[in-house]
Amino acid sequence: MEETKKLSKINQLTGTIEIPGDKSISHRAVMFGSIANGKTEISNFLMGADCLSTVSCFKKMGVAIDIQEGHVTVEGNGFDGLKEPSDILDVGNSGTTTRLMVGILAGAPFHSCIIGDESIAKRPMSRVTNPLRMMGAKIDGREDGQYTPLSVRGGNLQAIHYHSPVASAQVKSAILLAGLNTKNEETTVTEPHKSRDHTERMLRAFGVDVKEDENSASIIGGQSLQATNIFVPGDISSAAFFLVAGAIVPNSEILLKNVGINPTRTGILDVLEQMGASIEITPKEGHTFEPVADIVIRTSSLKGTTISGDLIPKLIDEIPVIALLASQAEGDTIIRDASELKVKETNRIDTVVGELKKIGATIQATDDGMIISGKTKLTGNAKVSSHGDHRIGMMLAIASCITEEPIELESVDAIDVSYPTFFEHLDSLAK
Ligand SMILES: O=C(O)C1=C[C@@H](OP(=O)(O)O)[C@@H](O)[C@H](O)C1
Ligand SMILES: C=C(OP(=O)(O)O)C(=O)O
Repeated sequence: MEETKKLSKINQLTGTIEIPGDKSISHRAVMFGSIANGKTEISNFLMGADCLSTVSCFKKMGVAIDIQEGHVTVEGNGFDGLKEPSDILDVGNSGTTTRLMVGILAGAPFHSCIIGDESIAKRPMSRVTNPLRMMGAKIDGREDGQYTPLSVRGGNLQAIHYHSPVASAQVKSAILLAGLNTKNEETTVTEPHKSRDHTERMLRAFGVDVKEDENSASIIGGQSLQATNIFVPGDISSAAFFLVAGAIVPNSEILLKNVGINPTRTGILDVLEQMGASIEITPKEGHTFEPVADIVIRTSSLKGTTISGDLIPKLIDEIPVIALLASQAEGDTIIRDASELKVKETNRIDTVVGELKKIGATIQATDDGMIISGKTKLTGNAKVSSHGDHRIGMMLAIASCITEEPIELESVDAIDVSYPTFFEHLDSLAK
């Protein structure tokens, strides 16, 4: 059922929240645990709908996966332990599940069929199906494999040296995972800008040798994964909503605990600093392959900035909430080189601009981004919608904290995709 929620201004946000587990890392922990030998224990797993889709797909391939509120046990039997699914693999709303799983299935000697929701059906899959076909996988799908439903018959693969036209960790990961199923050959992926490197880091934790250069990553085929225990740090993409809330709601101070600060993900912190936000980052010891910090954010006076180039992949999912932040900064904020936004859960250039305009922001779409002029009083008194996109839903919920009049947010349930406890956390901070 699509829910609507009425949301009103909040005078102050104070307190501490523990940010739920990282979505990218949670997906990978289940997938890699499923193709490893032995028992992988995952703690602080994100119980969001997207990660649960990954769990359900791998269960359909015969992997024993047990979930107890945030603690997941995966009993892997190696790559060869995966079984031909007798049912369709339903990825729900999750692009990460679709693309990484196709990379794994490309090397699996059986047939499988992948479907997802209406949004997944619009997202480009040729960015992974093309290179995987070049490696020898038999993949078909709607419009010649451009879109779901996809059908995959995996098998013997050959290595490639692939120059990806887009900076995408999903593309890079799919090819590296397929590369594991070549015979002692080296597969390399090079991208125009470095994308998040969770796959490279986690494969190493599973005992695989992965080489990383500035904008490329390589793997030698034939290596197997050995089970390990994974602690999933808090998701900086989820933290971003409260970082922005703390900066724009008056008299606020929020402590965000255990946030992952992998340098390929920290663009939001760079932007907050560039804009003059009052932020303190305290790195924590004792975390293995993904760095973690506690972060304090306070109400800030902000100035506009320019966001482009290498910075874009480091904050791609945070752009909706950065647009809101920019509406509360003096001057113009220009976001460029971000046309990838058009192929996310929604066209996020259109949905961000359309919804923020409804509540009084001065914002205009460009071909590859947007321009926001501030500082603007947000009016509210409008019906807005997530359009089924979790990040748009949370951005609008944070906007409602500072609108003069209440707003009605439609399709609020989309938020469960990545942050099921979002409103609990917001309520706990509201004074
Ligand atoms: O690899 C991942 O876990 C992700 C990579 C990014 O997508 P692209 O690879 O399409 O840039 C990001 O937007 C998505 O939320 C998660
Ligand atoms: C784009 C996103 O995820 P995915 O590609 O996995 O659907 C996101 O979480 O913002």
